[in-house]
Amino acid sequence: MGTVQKVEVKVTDEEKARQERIKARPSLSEILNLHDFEAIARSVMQEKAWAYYSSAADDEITLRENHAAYHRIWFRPRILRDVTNVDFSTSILGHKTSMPIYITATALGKLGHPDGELNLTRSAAKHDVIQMIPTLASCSFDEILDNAAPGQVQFLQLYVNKDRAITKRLVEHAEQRGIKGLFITVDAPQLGRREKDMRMKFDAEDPAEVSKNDKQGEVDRSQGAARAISSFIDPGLQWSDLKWFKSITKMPLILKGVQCWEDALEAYDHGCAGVVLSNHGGRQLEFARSGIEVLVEVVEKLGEKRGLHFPNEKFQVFVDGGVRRATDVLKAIALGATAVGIGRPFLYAFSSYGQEGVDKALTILRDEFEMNMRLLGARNIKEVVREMVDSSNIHTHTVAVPEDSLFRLNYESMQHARLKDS
Ligand SMILES: Cc1cc2c(cc1C)[n+](S(=O)(=O)[O-])c1c(=O)[nH]c(=O)nc-1n2C[C@H](O)[C@H](O)[C@H](O)COP(=O)(O)O
Repeated sequence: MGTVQKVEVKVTDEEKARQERIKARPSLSEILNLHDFEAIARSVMQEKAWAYYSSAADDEITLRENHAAYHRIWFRPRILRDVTNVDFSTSILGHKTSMPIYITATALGKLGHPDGELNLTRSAAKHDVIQMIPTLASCSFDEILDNAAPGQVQFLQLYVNKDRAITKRLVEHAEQRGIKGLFITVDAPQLGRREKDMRMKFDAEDPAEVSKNDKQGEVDRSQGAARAISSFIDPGLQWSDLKWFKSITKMPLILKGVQCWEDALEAYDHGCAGVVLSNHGGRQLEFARSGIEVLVEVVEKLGEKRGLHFPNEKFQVFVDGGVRRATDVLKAIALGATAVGIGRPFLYAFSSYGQEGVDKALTILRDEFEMNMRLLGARNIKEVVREMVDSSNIHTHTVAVPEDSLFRLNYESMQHARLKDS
């Protein structure tokens, strides 16, 4: 039976040092937004864990553009609509969720906290949001499922293995265990060059333990975690493989990492249940556009070419990347997304405060949704519509906007090569 690759990350002495630093963190009541978690995580996390989570490809331009793109979209709020009660619950692939977000797949949860992805599983159940389980989880697939609440909705993110028999076993096992959606990652035929990560030597016990069944072959630990765990990914994946996927599973297929309207149209024509417009959090192709910018063109072009209206039940469009506020999510919803994936903020939340941190992050988002829906003049998600945003600037990548200091303060600028003893 295939399993999600389990990466044993040994609990090192550094972990004890981390516990020491954690004692100095502020109480959760002082954490007001998702940026705060990033600031605390940066000071308490082990260096290589921080490097892995925070890093992105090449000069990290796309990483920063993901967030900056939301600053080119402005609201057109409506007034006098009796917003005493607002309801921001919705559904994703037919499954109820308390907010139009999901916890997206991010690998190696145990780099940040000994309980790894279980922090996300438990908090997702408590707050009624959906968790997307990564192929490269530190916790094993069954351990994550065994810790889920009865009836908890979870998706699986899949890196397709060169050895299709391994992928088949994993997909069939996931379906048997009740996974409700298969998100096939299509933007990573090879993992990007994340130089902050590459500067670290990835010394997890044995990344070849990434899966009990997978033969990893040579594991190159000299270039950080990403290189060490990704040699199994098949760069040969192509559109014709979707037919094979449909022959081995009934789960809805969603392509994660679509970056232009042409491929979204292909995905629709190939009978996918949806796409995630994403550049992998800036960790893959540098200068790929943000998911939110691609969303604008996908909605326009699929409307033109196939008469589709968004949000669309039959072909759901998601975005992720750079989302740090409920207002970012509401902009995506107004522009036609069904929901938004959030990655790093939840990693930083549990790396700093364990599950309680994730609980707090979801509570902050819930409070932000409640306030911003009122101020927008929307009583429910259906009323968050296209006319409520001005995205006319989305494709102009050089606009002066008030500085986003919290994000900038958290951002750790790149270091280039240095002389040995300097
Ligand atoms: C931050 C992060 C993201 C990863 C991620 C690991 C980390 C630490 N990993 S990675 O090791 O291969 O790059 C995955 C992964 O396993 N599979 C995947 O589909 N996306 C992966 N992503 C991308 C993720 O699913 C979202 O696209 C991205 O995190 C969204 O951006 P924000 O972090 O800004 O929310």
